[in-house]
Parts: sequence; C-alpha cells; structure tokens
Amino acid sequence: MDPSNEALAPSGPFSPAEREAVYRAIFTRRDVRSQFSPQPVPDDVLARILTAGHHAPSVGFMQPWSFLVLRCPETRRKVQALFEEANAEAVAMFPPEKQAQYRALKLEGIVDAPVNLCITCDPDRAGPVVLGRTHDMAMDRYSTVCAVQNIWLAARAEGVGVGWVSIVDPARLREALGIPERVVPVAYLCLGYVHEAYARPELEVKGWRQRLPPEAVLSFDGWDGRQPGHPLLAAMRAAMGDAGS
Ligand SMILES: Cc1cc2c(cc1C)N(C[C@H](O)[C@H](O)[C@H](O)COP(=O)(O)O)c1[nH]c(=O)[nH]c(=O)c1N2
Repeated sequence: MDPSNEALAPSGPFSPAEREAVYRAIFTRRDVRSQFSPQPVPDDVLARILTAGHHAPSVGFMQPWSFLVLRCPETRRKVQALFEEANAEAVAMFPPEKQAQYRALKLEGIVDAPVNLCITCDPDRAGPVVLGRTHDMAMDRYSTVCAVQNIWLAARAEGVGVGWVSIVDPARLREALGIPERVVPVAYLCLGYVHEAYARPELEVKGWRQRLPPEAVLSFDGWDGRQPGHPLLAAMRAAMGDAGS
C-alpha cells in the first residue's frame, strides 16, 4: 500500500448551511472603495485572513507570494500620491464621452482603510525550474492571484471589506515599498471593516458596465461551441438570479 494514503482524510460535500455560507461569501464579496470604517483590524483577524491567503493553491506548491502589511499612514500617503498620478494619466486613455463618468468614480481607499496589503510574487521562490511552470512562466503570478482571492473571500466572512487598487505604476510602487527588482507587485489591497456594501458591483450600480450573461462566457467543446438552448445556460441564469448580484 502507498504510505501516502495514510495522509488522506474524508472530503465529502459540506452540509447545506456550510455550503450556503461559502456561496454567500462569494456572491456578497465586493470591491470596496468608500465604505471603510477607521476601526482597526486586529492582528488575530488579519492573521486568519492572511492564513487563508497562504493556503491558496500554487504552481508546484511554490507559494511565491509575500504579504506586506502596510499600516503606517506615511507609507500609505506615498502610495496614494502614486495613485493620483497614475489616475490622471488613466482618465485621458478613455474616450472623451467616458471621461466625466470615470472622474466621478472613486477608485481607491488607500488612506481611508486602516490597513493596506501589497501582495507580491517572487519568481525565484522555488528555484529556476518549478513543477507546472515549465511551459508558462506566468503560472507563479496566477498562483499569487489565487492567494488574493482567498484573502478577499476570508475578509468578507470577517466583515472586512477589500478594495484592489491597480491604478499605480508597478515600478514606482516597488520603489516606494523597497521591493527587490525581481519581485512582482501583484496586488495592492485596502482593507477595513465595512458596515454596508453594494449588493451589486459598484461599477454596475454606477452604469459603467454590466455583468455578462452566461451565453457570453460559456462554450462547449471548444471556443466556438455555442449552444443557445443548452440547459446549463438556463441553470446558470437561474443561479445568477438567486445570487442577486
Ligand atoms: C485585478 C483587479 C484590479 C482591480 C480591480 C479588480 C481586479 C480583479 N478592481 C475592482 C473591480 O472594479 C471589481 O472587482 C469589479 O467592478 C466587480 O465588482 P465586485 O468586485 O464584484 O464588487 C478595481 N477597482 C477600483 O476601484 N480600482 C482599481 O484599481 C481596481 N483594480
């Protein structure tokens, strides 16, 4: 018998209530920009959230992430200034008729949120040849994003909102935080307790963009395999209706 079999543990479905809780976290998770309470996020709560991140899947079990916890107001003000600069460039990239709407959006909560996280990816964490990264070097970044998603969902369950800010020049962010050249800043997140949040994405509420219907994202047996009458589409539509977001 394979001795590693002894490490197996039962892995059946969750109870209905547990399953509901997981889906509730998924469907009520929001990108938060404006509703942060200044109430500090205690270390034990942050530890649970970060541990969820550290238990994400990763290519070759590489665990390429680092979690930089940023509480110092001065550091966050520096990043806020980087955002302001990048955002002024960003607005000019949109068609003229979208620029006023873009300007009216609040796209970060860097100093409003009591804690920020910068989540980085170290491509050298597990040596030059990594199981599973042999044919696509981007797999380490994808793994880091899995950690981000775990953090986002765990935070939701804790009543902590998360906002991802990507309107920052990555090289300047690296410099501001003393991140080595080889390390990639993947995500900059603002975290804080929230007492209310949008039921649907804020960009949808504010008319920027709508959630796509299932037929826009589903195909069968290849890229072009559209099947408009497929029962999976109707079932997904119903599930999206139940999710209400
Ligand atoms: C990689 C990445 C990067 C960003 C985002 C998300 C992700 C995944 N989002 C949040 C984004 O706008 C939001 O997720 C969608 O609008 C959907 O809304 P919910 O997350 O469902 O609330 C985001 N939001 C924002 O206000 N400023 C930003 O710079 C970014 N950047």
